[in-house]
Amino acid sequence: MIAVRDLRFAYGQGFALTVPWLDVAAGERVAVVGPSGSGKTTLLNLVSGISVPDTGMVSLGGTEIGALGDRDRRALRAASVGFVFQEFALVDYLSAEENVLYPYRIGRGLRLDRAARTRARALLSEFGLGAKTRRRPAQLSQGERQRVAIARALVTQPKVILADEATGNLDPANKAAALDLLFAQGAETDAALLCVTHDHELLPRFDRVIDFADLAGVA
Ligand SMILES: Nc1ncnc2c1ncn2[C@@H]1O[C@H](COP(=O)(O)OP(=O)(O)OP(=O)(O)O)[C@@H](O)[C@H]1O
Repeated sequence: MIAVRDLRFAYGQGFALTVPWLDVAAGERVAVVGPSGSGKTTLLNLVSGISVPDTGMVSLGGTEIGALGDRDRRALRAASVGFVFQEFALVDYLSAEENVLYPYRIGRGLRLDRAARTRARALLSEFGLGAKTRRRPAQLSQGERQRVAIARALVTQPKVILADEATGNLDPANKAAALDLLFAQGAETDAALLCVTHDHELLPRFDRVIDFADLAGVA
């Protein structure tokens, strides 16, 4: 589902990431670990098409995202990728439910229909937020905001789920529960799951662990 080949990406004259090879199959659950600043978030941005490689290739389901124009890349991302951002990136003035449905506001080709609304509410309920769907992010705890961000990444039933420290702000029970939900939703849609984490106790639950120190090099 995810294929990366001979990727190189640099922030101007600054940090440069190289990834010779990375594959994540449909249904596979892969953890990414590595030191702070080693480029894990940069990799997720490249896999999602938020950034485009300087050289090399990233493809999702056989579509090379670097070959697409901005509009098509955004459309592919909206349709195929669920992204749990490290800082959540929730919209302050929208309720929890409206935040979960946000991909439908911006995703060309995604239809905000009754099924999507039902899915959003079901996800929030499963996350223990059924009574807080109308609250704004500022009226939620850090852990609750994180669960809204996870629900938003899952609502479109994406084929690729990228999570940047999705369990970072949760207590141990909620960490396990959040991962259960990510895994359950991923299994339902046979999604490829790439999860950056510093929670080493969660690693045995993944099919595979990529240590960023082995995967990438600083050019
Ligand atoms: N927009 C940017 N412009 C310039 N440099 C950047 C930018 N974003 C990140 N960097 C640099 O790129 C490097 C990799 O950052 P990245 O966020 O990918 O690391 P990370 O492994 O995800 O770190 P952490 O575990 O702390 O989240 C860092 O040295 C960072 O300072």
